[in-house]
Amino acid sequence: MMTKMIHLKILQTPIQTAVQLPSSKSESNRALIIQALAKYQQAAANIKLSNISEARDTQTLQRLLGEEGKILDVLDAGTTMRFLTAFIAVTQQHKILTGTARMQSRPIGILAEALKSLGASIEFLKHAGYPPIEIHPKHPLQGKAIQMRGDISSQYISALLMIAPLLPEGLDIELTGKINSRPYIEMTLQLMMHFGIQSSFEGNHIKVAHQTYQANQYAIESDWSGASYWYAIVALSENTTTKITLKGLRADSLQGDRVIVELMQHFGVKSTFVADGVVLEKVAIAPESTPLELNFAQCPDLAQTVAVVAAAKGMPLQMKGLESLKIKETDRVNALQQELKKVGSHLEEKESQAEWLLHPGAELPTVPITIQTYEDHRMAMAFAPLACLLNLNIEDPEVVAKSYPRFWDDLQKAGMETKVL
Ligand SMILES: O=C(O)C1=C[C@@H](OP(=O)(O)O)[C@@H](O)[C@H](O)C1
Ligand SMILES: C=C(OP(=O)(O)O)C(=O)O
Repeated sequence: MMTKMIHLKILQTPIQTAVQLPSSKSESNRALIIQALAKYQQAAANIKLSNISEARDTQTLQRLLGEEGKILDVLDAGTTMRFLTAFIAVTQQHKILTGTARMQSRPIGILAEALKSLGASIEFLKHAGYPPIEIHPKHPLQGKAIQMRGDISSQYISALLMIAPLLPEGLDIELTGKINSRPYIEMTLQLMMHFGIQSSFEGNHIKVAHQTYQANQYAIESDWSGASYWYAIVALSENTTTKITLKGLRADSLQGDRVIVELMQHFGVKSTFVADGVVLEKVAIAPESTPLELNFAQCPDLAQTVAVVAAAKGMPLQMKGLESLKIKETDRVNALQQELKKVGSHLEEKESQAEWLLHPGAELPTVPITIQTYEDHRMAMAFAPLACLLNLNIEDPEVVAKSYPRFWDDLQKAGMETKVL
């Protein structure tokens, strides 16, 4: 049964705790696909992975990679849907890929068309360009050069890159338009390199020749996107002796969301890397003389965290690069607009639809507020740190399972009361 609501209240200040973060679902899902592709190329290929994420998106992918039935239900997992589509096409299986109602309105046409241009047979079962899709094993994939938009979702590009070494002539992708979420493409290429695959990414061209994945081991790093909520707690805590150690994070991370280190300096969070992670401390900051300008095109999953922190600290923000938020677990721009109103802030979309201005309210509400989460884990986790300043309820708290199932337990261990209502 779904829990309807959780009440959050800080019990203990200053917060001084160490958190074992979940491991990255982005790294895990790439590593699992690469492991399965390596096995397909040579049955004896031995890729050893450790610290695979407990995120539902990763658990779902792991389960579906071993699924013998024809219907693969990815639930609400974007990477799982996109990576499996390319995997099923290249390994010549006959499968139907489907997902939640929201997944059925998240576009996949660009990836499907690219795969079709390589010879795949993919049918849209309900609406053109959207899941559910049926993949038929008609011909082995062929072909070499494709063009693809780089500004809708990098997941299409990562999906194709991982199967590229299996194509008889490899793959040249020319990305058109802006390249968003580029660090995720780089993460894909770096992980492929870890398993022996050479590639080049120059300008808007990515080239991968026909090659064979090589055996190696890989320990998945902790999740930097999940780390962002702890940064927000430090930013919003009123006590300067707040100190949180986040375990399992590396300074030389493959994850682009490590930029939270720099972003949160604006909000008074100092990061110090130690042997097994990073220590966050609260520091005094001088007020900004002009509104901060931040672009989230390369780190879209951090936008909600930062918007909530800026709203709560009364810091106006000029936000760019939010376009892709509209096609994620929910329309995150709309969800933010609705929920930020409850703390007196207004998120204004400029007419260009390419810039958003966050106007914080004069003061935070003194009455309890209840945040809706729109079936989006990041809505729940981005608003939770407000409990440092407000009397707060979060609806449908189970949403966090998508990427960070132990989020509420970790908050409780850190000294936050988490009462299920
Ligand atoms: O490749 C990945 O692991 C991801 C890429 C990003 O999506 P887009 O490329 O669609 O922005 C990000 O938002 C998502 O959470 C994970
Ligand atoms: C957008 C996300 O995931 P996905 O696109 O893989 O569903 C996310 O985790 O914020």
